[in-house]
Amino acid sequence: MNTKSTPMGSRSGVAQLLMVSGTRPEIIKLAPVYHALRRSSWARPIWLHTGQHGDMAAQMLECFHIRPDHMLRRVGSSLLDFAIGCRTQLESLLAHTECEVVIVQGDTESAFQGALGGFYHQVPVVHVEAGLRTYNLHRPFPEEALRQMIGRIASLHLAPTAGAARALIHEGVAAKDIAVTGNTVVDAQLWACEHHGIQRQVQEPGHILVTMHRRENWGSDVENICAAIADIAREFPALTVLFPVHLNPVIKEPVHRLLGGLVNVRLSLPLDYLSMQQALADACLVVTDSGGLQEEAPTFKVPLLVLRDETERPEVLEAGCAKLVGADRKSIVQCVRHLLTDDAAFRGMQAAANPFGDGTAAYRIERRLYQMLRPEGLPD
Ligand SMILES: CC(=O)N[C@@H]1[C@@H](OP(=O)(O)OP(=O)(O)OC[C@H]2O[C@@H](n3ccc(=O)[nH]c3=O)[C@H](O)[C@@H]2O)O[C@H](CO)[C@@H](O)[C@@H]1O
Repeated sequence: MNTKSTPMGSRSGVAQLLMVSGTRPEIIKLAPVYHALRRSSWARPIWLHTGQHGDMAAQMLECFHIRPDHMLRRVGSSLLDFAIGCRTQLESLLAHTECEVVIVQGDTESAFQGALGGFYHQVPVVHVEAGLRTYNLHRPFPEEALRQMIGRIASLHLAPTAGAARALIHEGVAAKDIAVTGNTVVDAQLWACEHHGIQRQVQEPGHILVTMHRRENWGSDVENICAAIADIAREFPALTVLFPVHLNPVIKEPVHRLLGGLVNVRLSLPLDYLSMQQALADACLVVTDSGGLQEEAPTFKVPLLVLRDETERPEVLEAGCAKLVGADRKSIVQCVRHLLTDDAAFRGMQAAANPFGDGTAAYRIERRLYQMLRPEGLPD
């Protein structure tokens, strides 16, 4: 236990919780937890942004009304330089910051560095979205390894689904250190729907929404996927393909080269969060390698084709609202054609309910943290 942060006598007062974010999805998924903690009387969340993502992160912080207490400076452009710079800056910050836990989310380098920092300072690590697994260390790379390593050093594992909790139990994590909370991504969506009026605004059929950024698809797979999207755009000229393109040049260059000239393909910059939710609500189909979009599409009952060979989110497959199509040009085209021309198949893939949560995950997390940090309750 961190003695500088938890002096005897202060444990019944307001708890300081350090929340570490670095990328777009981490901000989206931690924002509901941050606000739930801020609303509580017992906790003070301290938000630290590692700088892993720049502009895309700034957009999300603004959207969710988060002003970071600490902003680290991103060093270098490689993951290695970033990791070293992040760890070094975290080290001095943790030496001077009082906190009772370090909260990290998911499977990014930022989450791993935050967890390591907490671990070395003997501050308990809380892992949000714990227990997602493919058990293939190379897919997704490096995220599968990062989340498994975070899982080894975390003290509290907040699993989004019962399946994720089972994976943790199977790995030897004690049941008392796991809570099934649902995924906070659904909380964020419901907030967007309620406070920003996100709902379907177009008549049938809507556009095909495409995103792609995962490292496993870099190289020839990106080219194959683009070729498939081009085939689909030519075969269905009345349909629009909306493709917000990731800023990484490894993606941006081939996407613009292979799809830039097609009239019914709209290539855009990454969308801000609310525009992305609107784009999801208005879609007829989502084709993506994103983890977050697999969790979000079912909220709007939009069928999903996953550009991966495996998913750490088997719940979308079990619920019948997604299919794995990998990066093979032919099978992507065949699957899209099937869904666009067979009404029964399309309707069969519209989710009955989102298998990842009901919008109460952040509340459950706040309650579980209270139980962990203030087991005797607060003084009257
Ligand atoms: C291996 C893996 O699956 N890892 C995941 C990974 O993230 P990801 O694959 O989900 O990453 P992205 O696709 O970048 O983000 C998605 C979010 O961004 C929104 N979005 C997207 C495009 C855009 O133009 N505008 C937007 O607003 C979108 O609606 C959604 O909410 O890291 C997370 C953090 O640790 C993990 O939780 C998660 O397991």
